[in-house]
Amino acid sequence: MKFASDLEKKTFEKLVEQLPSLIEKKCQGYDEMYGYKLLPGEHYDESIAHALVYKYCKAYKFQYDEVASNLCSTLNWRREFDPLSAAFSERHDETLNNVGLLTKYDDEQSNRKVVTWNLYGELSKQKQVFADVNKFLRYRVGLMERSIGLLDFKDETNDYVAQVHDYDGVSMWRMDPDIKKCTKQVIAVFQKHYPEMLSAKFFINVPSLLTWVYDVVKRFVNEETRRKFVVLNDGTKLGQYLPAAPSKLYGGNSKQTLEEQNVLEVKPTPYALYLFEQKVGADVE
Ligand code: HEM
Repeated sequence: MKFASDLEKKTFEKLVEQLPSLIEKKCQGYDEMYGYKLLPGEHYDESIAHALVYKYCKAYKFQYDEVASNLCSTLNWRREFDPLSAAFSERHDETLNNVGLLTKYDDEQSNRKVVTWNLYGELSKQKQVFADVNKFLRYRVGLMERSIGLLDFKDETNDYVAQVHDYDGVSMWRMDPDIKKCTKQVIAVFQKHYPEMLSAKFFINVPSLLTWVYDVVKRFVNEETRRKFVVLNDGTKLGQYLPAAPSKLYGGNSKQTLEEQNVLEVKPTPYALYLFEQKVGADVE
């Protein structure tokens, strides 16, 4: 954990100290973030809890009130939305499951080891999956949570995810209203509840004719996130940024296809499993 000033360190320490009372008073005692426990007790790992609090401090520039209110807002959102259920319990539309892949490249450069692949180009003829915003959001959040499950918050070279949007096959003359709604919603949730989680985002196979879409969508995105975007018309250039990617289609060094690289199983953390058991117990009673 690096602090640029004493003030930053003080904000962080104050937050750690105030966390139990903040969580009790403002979050109905809900202390789970990305499957980890933020307050001491069973399943608590101090270095992970501190790394997560630090991410919030960094995202909100170490302004105590901002950090505290946004952290509580995320915990309340998690208590209600239940992203762990979206990741590990719920079944999503097969069409969506087929276009969301996860890869883990242990030897890749820092913070590009875990990559989420969104093959959205394949969905341009399957627009029905965007009709229900909530369903789409639960699928996309589930994929995000599983990608976070492959990170290691004790390792500064693997505590951010990279994301790829493959738009191969996309053609459109105007923004479909359902796609626009889903896109806006996902962007808003990611910006608010997953700060300091993205290292880079690659938009590949974007036809030159569609750069206007980029201009439309980027308006929903904050400056900080926008700086992480790389747009590539030619998908095979991705290998220059992500050498461990498949050589076929993406220009990387691997002989495996993306489907072969796909990580099929991500394990929930012990605390997530404990919370599931509690919920099942409560449902049975
Ligand atoms: C069928 C066409 C398209 C679909 C279904 C689609 C879908 C989406 C979705 C669901 C998101 C939310 C973020 C996420 O899931 O990670 C998103 C974000 C975005 N899309 Fe697209 N998109 C399409 C076309 C395009 C095109 C042609 C561009 C041009 C480069 C583009 C640029 C972006 C940008 C800049 C974001 C913001 C990313 C972020 O904040 O993480 N999209 N898109």
